[in-house]
Amino acid sequence: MQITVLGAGALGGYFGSRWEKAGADVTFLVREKRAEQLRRNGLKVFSSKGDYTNNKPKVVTDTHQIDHPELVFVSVKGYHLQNTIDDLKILTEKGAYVLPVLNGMEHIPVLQKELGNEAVIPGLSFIMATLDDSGHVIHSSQFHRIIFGMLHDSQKEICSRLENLCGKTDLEAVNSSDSILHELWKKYTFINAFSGITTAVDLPIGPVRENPDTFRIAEQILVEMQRLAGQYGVTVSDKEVEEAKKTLRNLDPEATSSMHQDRRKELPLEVDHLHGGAIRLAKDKGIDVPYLDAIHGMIKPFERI
Ligand SMILES: NC(=O)C1=CN([C@@H]2O[C@H](COP(=O)(O)OP(=O)(O)OC[C@H]3O[C@@H](n4cnc5c(N)ncnc54)[C@H](OP(=O)(O)O)[C@@H]3O)[C@@H](O)[C@H]2O)C=CC1
Ligand SMILES: CC(C)(CO)C(=O)C(=O)O
Repeated sequence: MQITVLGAGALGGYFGSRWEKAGADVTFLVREKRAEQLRRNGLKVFSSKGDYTNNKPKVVTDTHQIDHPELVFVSVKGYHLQNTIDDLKILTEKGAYVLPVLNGMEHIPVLQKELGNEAVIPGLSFIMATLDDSGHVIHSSQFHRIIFGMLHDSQKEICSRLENLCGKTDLEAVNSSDSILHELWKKYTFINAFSGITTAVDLPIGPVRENPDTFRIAEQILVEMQRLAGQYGVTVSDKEVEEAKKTLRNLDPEATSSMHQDRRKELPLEVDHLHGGAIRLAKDKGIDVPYLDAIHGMIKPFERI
């Protein structure tokens, strides 16, 4: 399968490498600085699931150099999405499907409007990964799960080919054709609580849950997000909210969100894309989300966009 990875950061580098190792033809579509780094250092993955090195990853900076794209894996941050639209238009005109794995929800309708509904296959991932100073991927979680699912019949074939490709890796991959919107909302619910609280207090999850008054804020965000999903026709059940709480309670005490890791590194944050997006969606439905409002206000100064 010809896969273009747009956004060779933590997720793009990780999943792109796994698919490449399994035999896919993977091209990293990157900007100049990252291209130089990848040409100089190659791309390595350090992971408890197995290290991987490609000394000469296939790197391009010009979309026109990509001839037969079948699938574009979009793994940029929310604040960079708009800059990718022109490239994505060129690639979809050449026949590619687009699989975004950004956290959040707002990018899905944006991509559907720009590229057409049939081009966009929603996806998400559960993994903890980051880039080191040399641009190599550090995978720090025991999980590396990717979920995707078709919204149109025409996407069925590419989704099952991707499922087969993932089957040749040890990724945990779910082709969730009948419930992908539910999966997206469930993750959005979890991430707004987890990234919100860890980023706001600048602490990993351990000290957050040692303080019930602090942990309660995360719990309340879960409930607000559950209500919001309901307004958009997706049921995140009470049991699923309890499972999200349980996950927060069971994570390694040092575990933290990618947003909090970015705050620690003084990198830009997806505050507007994640929490800001949920607040806009709530406003459109006329519902109050006071805990989201408060956490959004607290993390906004660290956004740096
Ligand atoms: N990291 C994690 O553990 C997880 C992240 N996520 C989500 O996945 C998404 C991606 O996160 P992550 O992989 O951490 O992000 P990273 O910041 O590590 O990677 C994003 C990459 O996108 C590149 N990029 C931005 N704009 C363009 C462009 N126009 N053309 C080509 N490349 C571009 C950046 O390159 P450049 O160097 O040029 O800026 C950067 O390398 C986010 O929405 C995040 O919330 C979800 C689950 C876990
Ligand atoms: C919660 C987690 C680590 C799961 O993948 C995540 O998506 C993030 O921190 O951005």
